[in-house]
Amino acid sequence: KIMHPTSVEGVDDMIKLGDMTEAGLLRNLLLRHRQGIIYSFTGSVLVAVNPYKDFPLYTEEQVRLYHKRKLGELPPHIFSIAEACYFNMTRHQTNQCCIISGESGAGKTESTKLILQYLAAVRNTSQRVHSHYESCCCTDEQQQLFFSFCISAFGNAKTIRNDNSSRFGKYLEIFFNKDGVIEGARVEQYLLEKSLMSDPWANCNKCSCVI
Ligand SMILES: Nc1ncnc2c1ncn2[C@@H]1O[C@H](COP(=O)(O)OP(=O)(O)OP(=O)(O)O)[C@@H](O)[C@H]1O
Repeated sequence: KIMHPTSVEGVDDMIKLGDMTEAGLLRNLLLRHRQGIIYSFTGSVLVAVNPYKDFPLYTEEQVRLYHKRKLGELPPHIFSIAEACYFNMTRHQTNQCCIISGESGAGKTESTKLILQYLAAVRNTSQRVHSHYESCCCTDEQQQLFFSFCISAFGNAKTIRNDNSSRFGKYLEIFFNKDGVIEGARVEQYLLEKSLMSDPWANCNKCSCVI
């Protein structure tokens, strides 16, 4: 069968693929990954391929670029998802939910941090966190980073698949004030299952003990 032209060149939104099969989707992701493009859309769903190396994709300039731009207006990016959530929340004054899923090592924790980075940076980053944090001199972004470190320190461990693997799922709530500035956060753990703790992938590298 002759390959559909969209599968030869690759598309940024996989809804446009003429060959909408698993092989077609994987080929598209592979083509883009080879070009150093790690993000693709499937409609309003963002597919991220872990590059396992740093790309200069998450600068302040990128934050400014994606701010106030509709989903699909610019190339696929984790910031476009964060912007869509932020825009819908401020515009409609309703809670937004973002689900990040994937196998161990896929990049869920990193993606969560990038969304938090965007949400903190999209407002004036030099703005100090107010109310009960008034005595703190950290910016939203610094507090968010510190928060990520604390969570990792308690809930992560090295596994064969991922040096910094989360040992439980997290339901993270970010609270904003009426001006769209982050006021606080709450994290709830879930999926603290036996299967996660006794997963053979979770055996430590040096001996066979279960982490
Ligand atoms: N966007 C990215 N750019 C560069 N490297 C990345 C990116 N996303 C993930 N990585 C790399 O992949 C590693 C694993 O990612 P991460 O810890 O986010 O996976 P995870 O899906 O949360 O895994 P687990 O389910 O085991 O906790 C990171 O430590 C980082 O080195």
